[in-house]
Order: sequence, then C-alpha cells, then structure tokens
Amino acid sequence: MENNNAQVAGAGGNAHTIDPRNYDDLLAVVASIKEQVGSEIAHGEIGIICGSGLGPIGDSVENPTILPYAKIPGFPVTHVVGHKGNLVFGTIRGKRVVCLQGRFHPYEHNMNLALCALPVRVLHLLGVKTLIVSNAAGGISSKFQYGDLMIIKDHIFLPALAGFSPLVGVNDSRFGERFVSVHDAYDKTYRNLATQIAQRNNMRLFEGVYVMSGGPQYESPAEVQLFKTVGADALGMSTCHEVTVARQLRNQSSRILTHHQYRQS
Ligand SMILES: O=P(O)(O)O[C@H]1O[C@H](CO)[C@@H](O)[C@H]1O
Ligand SMILES: Nc1nc2[nH]cnc2c(=O)[nH]1
Repeated sequence: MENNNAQVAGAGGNAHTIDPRNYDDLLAVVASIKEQVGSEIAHGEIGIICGSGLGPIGDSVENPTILPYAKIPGFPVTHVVGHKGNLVFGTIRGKRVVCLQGRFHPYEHNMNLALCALPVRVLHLLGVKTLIVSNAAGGISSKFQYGDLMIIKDHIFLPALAGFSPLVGVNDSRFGERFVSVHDAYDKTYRNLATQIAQRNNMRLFEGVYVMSGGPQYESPAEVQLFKTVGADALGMSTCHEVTVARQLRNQSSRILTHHQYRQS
C-alpha cells in the first residue's frame, strides 16, 4: 500500500507513516499542527483552497500565522507553479479562516487522490464547516471571455469514473458513509449569495459544470468538443477530489462553496 501513504517529513522528521484514510493518523496530524501554532489559532470556521495563481487570497488573511507544509506530518510537497505550500491561519473580515496556499494535484502524486484530498479532512478536524474551493481552468462554453469567473454548480469527475476516487479503499466510518451522494455538492445558498454579490458589483459571473481530467496534459480539440457535447463548461485538473471528500464529511455539517476562476483555453 506504499502508494496510499505519505512519509512524515519535517515536524521532527520521524519515520512514522501517515495514511490519509486513517482517522487516527489524521488526528495525529492535527495534534502536530495545534502544537506548532497553538489550539486557538489552529481553529478555523472557513477553509479556503487557493487554485493556481490564487495564492494572493492567502496573502489577504489578516493577522496571519503561517505553517509551511514541510512542517506538517503527512503533507506532501506541492511543485506546481503558483502553489506556495503554506497553511495560513487568521481572519478575513472577522471570520476565522484556514487557507491552503497550494493544493495537491493527483498528477503530481501518482494519482493518489486520497493523499491529495488529505488537507480537506485535516481542515474538518480543525473545525472548518464551510469550504471555499478555487481553481484556474480552461473554458469550454462559448459564452465565456478570457478571465471570466464561473461558480461551479456540478462536476464531471473523470478520474473517479475510471476508478480513481479518493474514497476507494478502506472506509473509516468516522469520516462518513461508504456511499456518498454528490447530488448537491455545490451549496445552492452560497452559490446564490455569490451571484447576488456579483450583481451588486456589476461583475460578470457564470454558473457551470466543471470537468476534472487527470492531466497533466491539456486537452486536444477533439476532447474539448467531447466535453462540450456532454454539457461541460470548464476544464481543470483539480477540485473534484477535494469536494467529494468534503461531501463525505457532510454529516459532520460541512458546507461547500466553490469559487472558480476561469480562463479561456
Ligand atoms: O486547479 P488548479 O490548482 O487551479 O490548477 C490548474 O492549473 C494547472 C494547469 O495550468 C492544473 O493543475 C490545473 O488544475
Ligand atoms: N484540464 C485543464 N486544466 C486547466 N487548467 C488551466 N487551464 C486548463 C485547461 O485548459 N485544461
């Protein structure tokens, strides 16, 4: 099971292995975070995952406490440009946030989706109830202009359809059910709120369907046409594994808003 585990790096550099599917292992990760930044600072209400080029969201956190991923047991390294690799604790407009300044893409980690979604379970164990997920994606819909924003209303999780789901393997029921519904994965209340805010600010904002491919290669014109035919609006290589894991935690009252930054390919 070498592919499912992450060697502990940093945080004392001991040789223990963290299994992203094991609840007790993740409690140990959370204990290490709390020990390093303090329990009060480590507590968050809102989790934010910064997509490519969206790291500045983390820079906008007020009174920040920054913990590099290299100091967190079980966290792999992120190599992708625009993903700094920091956990940022603090506040935004008075709300306690924990910001992942850098995400893990399955194509960087041998399609180990459970490992790539590990931070979402960690955020949950730190108290996060609302998750905001952002990404940079390629546009499929002909309505879009370069740089438009799209709120995800639904997804096509291609790797999972081919057996690469973060929920494959042993299910620790403390994370949630074996069979997870993703019918309303993207919270309607928050989507409506984002739409209202965009209207108030005269911003162009669309809702649409996001396709996650395995990457790292971009799509051929024929593949883009295929996804267009099945109703997809934007294409990326992330997000769905995180949202699926978060949705398994729904019984622990997780809520999700996906804020999606989009660029036309
Ligand atoms: O989804 P995020 O992390 O924004 O990154 C997107 O940008 C990279 C490609 O340019 C891919 O990793 C794609 O998924
Ligand atoms: N799959 C995919 N991911 C992206 N991330 C940013 N642009 C793109 C794109 O065109 N396709």
